[in-house]
Amino acid sequence: MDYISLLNESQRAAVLHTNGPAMIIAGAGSGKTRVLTYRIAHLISQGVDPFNILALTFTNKAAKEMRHRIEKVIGNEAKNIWMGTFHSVFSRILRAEADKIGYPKSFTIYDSDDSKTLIRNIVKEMNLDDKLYKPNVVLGRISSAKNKLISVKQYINDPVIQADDEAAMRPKIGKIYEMYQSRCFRAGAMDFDDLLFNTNVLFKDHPDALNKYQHIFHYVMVDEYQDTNYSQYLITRKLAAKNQNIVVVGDDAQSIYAFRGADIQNILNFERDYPELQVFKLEQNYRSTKNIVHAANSVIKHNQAQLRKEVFTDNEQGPLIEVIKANSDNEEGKLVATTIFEEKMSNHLSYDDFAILYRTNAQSRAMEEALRRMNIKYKIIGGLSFYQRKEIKDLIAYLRLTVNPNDEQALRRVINYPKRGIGETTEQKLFVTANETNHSVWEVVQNAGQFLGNRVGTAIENFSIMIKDFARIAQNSDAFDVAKHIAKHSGIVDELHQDKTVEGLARYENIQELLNGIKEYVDDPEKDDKSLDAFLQDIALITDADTKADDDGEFVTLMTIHSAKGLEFKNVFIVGMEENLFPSQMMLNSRADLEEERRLFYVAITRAEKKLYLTYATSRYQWGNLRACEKSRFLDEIDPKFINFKYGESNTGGNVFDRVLQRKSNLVTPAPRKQVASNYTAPADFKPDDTSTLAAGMKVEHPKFGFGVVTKMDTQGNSTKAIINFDEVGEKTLLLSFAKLRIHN
Ligand SMILES: Nc1ncnc2c1ncn2[C@@H]1O[C@H](COP(=O)(O)OP(=O)(O)OP(=O)(O)O)[C@@H](O)[C@H]1O
Ligand SMILES: [Mg+2]
Repeated sequence: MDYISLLNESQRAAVLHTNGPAMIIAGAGSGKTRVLTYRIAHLISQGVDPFNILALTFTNKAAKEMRHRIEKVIGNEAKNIWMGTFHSVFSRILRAEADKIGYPKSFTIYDSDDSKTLIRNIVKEMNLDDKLYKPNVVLGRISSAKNKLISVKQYINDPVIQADDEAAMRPKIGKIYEMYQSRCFRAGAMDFDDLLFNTNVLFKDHPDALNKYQHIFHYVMVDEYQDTNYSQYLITRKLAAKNQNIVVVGDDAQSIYAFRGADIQNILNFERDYPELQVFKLEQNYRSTKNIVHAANSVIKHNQAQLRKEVFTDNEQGPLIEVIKANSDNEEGKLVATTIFEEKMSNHLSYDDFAILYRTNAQSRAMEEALRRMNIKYKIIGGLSFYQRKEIKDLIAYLRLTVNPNDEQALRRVINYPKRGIGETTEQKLFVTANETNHSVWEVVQNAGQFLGNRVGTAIENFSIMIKDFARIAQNSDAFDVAKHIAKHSGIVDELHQDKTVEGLARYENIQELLNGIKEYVDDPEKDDKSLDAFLQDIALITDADTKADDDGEFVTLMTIHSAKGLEFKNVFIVGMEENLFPSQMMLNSRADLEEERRLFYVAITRAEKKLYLTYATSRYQWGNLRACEKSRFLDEIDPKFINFKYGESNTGGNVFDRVLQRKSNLVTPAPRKQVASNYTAPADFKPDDTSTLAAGMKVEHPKFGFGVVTKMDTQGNSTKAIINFDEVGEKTLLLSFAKLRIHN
């Protein structure tokens, strides 16, 4: 394969530069990753042994893709390149050298759950307040110290760090850090940050090891260099110190990980570290249409802090950027799903050609539900599907238990979450006792004092009283009111609210988003039954629907903008273009933060090859209150000549959504459910009767559906449903505790 002909002049110069340090700082889509890829292929075709090449990427996916491309040029030898993320490559090296730093070769890698459990135990042993010393918060502090290569000793002796911790009322973090490290060490385990930290330790304390790898890696390359942290910077600097054959590529306008310790300063350091440095500039974008490239340029211009560079493209003008306004987040979801469907059908595209990008994970809910309802397969990259997320499963388990206290899976999940001192052994005992005494677990739980003795028995009984209380409320409230009550009184909201880390906040937002979804369900005039029971059945159906993408089938990609870095898609939707959402409310306090947020928007725009859609909703629920949303300032920052405004549903009457649904029903599957309207208007003095004596055959009047006859009564547990055949709207199933009915017998 003649890869040289696949490069423009500047790209070629960068590929052919094989010796000495080089830096390629260039705009999005200008072929930085392509240059790295072909540069590796070129080195190998010039006789460099692939074992002597180290290439570091930001994600495993990126490494896989790069290897695959190189394989196309040079064949199987590509397998021998040292290529991967910093974490994967250096864990491999640490395994080989483990004994030098006192670790077993088969050391365990702790994931963040393992780390948090360990921290929780340490906090407990130290008798510290676990509300203050939240595992996430403590781990966040330790992690950021490690990424700056601050050891336990330095941490404890640094007056600034100590003052910070004192001010945050957490003076013992240094001590926890110390215990955490010694426990990990004793257990032969490293967490993610240790993989980089210990690599630095290895290279610092064992010059022979450093020397060995300096000899192995004749060539070092780093993609997405703008997002490396200090620890990563130092590792690459040490490795390249001997040969000085290091090439880094990046784009300062795409630096979006400052909150994880990435330091844009590394680019400036690089210039200082290598006076011989060759700098290559790539200015031509090959990815996107003119409209997209120019729109992206017009946005990033608003940032003060950036190396000036103008990106151009010879690609076609392309369609204008579509801005779509919706009335609510659910409508936004529907509009996105239907637009994808319509585009796919009319332009013979594949679902693989579409990506939906959002600022926060919680936004995936509305998108996922809309896609599921239209049977469009999708995959979430770098995260779980909304209903698979831990905190959502936790709250749903409470809701399920409220509706059905015999639900053992739900019971197991939440009996001790949030923590109420019911250990695993006790939990086990509950199940054994139930088996032995031939009772249901729920019966044992309600009488735990009698079965299990005092202290823990009381804790369990209190839990059962709480669930019964929830069930009582569920009898007389709609799904939203009871779910909100449960979120609060189960302790989940408090538990998550105290956790101020990025992950903690995401979890809190997810809970809020679940409640928003329930509120929308309750407010939906099409839903007759507003009970918690009905809501749970409704979501069980959507979450069951098999819209998970098969490995080979086509699918729409959903992800946060952060995980979209480096990727490209024909059609991109950036959703939730609203103030306080994007830019995020938390990024409005300083120019630096706002500029990082704007770089994030720049990354998002530049993922699109052909067509870009920006969508926003004019209202969203927040804790059950409908809140008006203002469209994002970022929309106004795009030069309007690249934009076409389009409006969603109700503003215009005949709208995209209806049109598309119409098309869809012509093309495939059954038409969407028709809403049969009733002409009936309830009299002003409508007053519901007591329905406790309602029976099949009775004639009734409903304030919305008008007159009808009860065809069947259905009682299950505490809930009674009436199936009524209405004269005008046909058969409806109503939950008696909510239905307002007048009896005409
Ligand atoms: N000279 C070229 N001729 C044709 N296509 C090219 C050329 N250079 C790059 N491309 C294509 O342009 C697209 C963008 O390239 P690439 O992903 O390497 O850009 P990048 O600078 O790494 O972008 P990002 O900043 O988003 O990571 C890819 O599809 C790539 O194959
Ligand atoms: Mg790239």
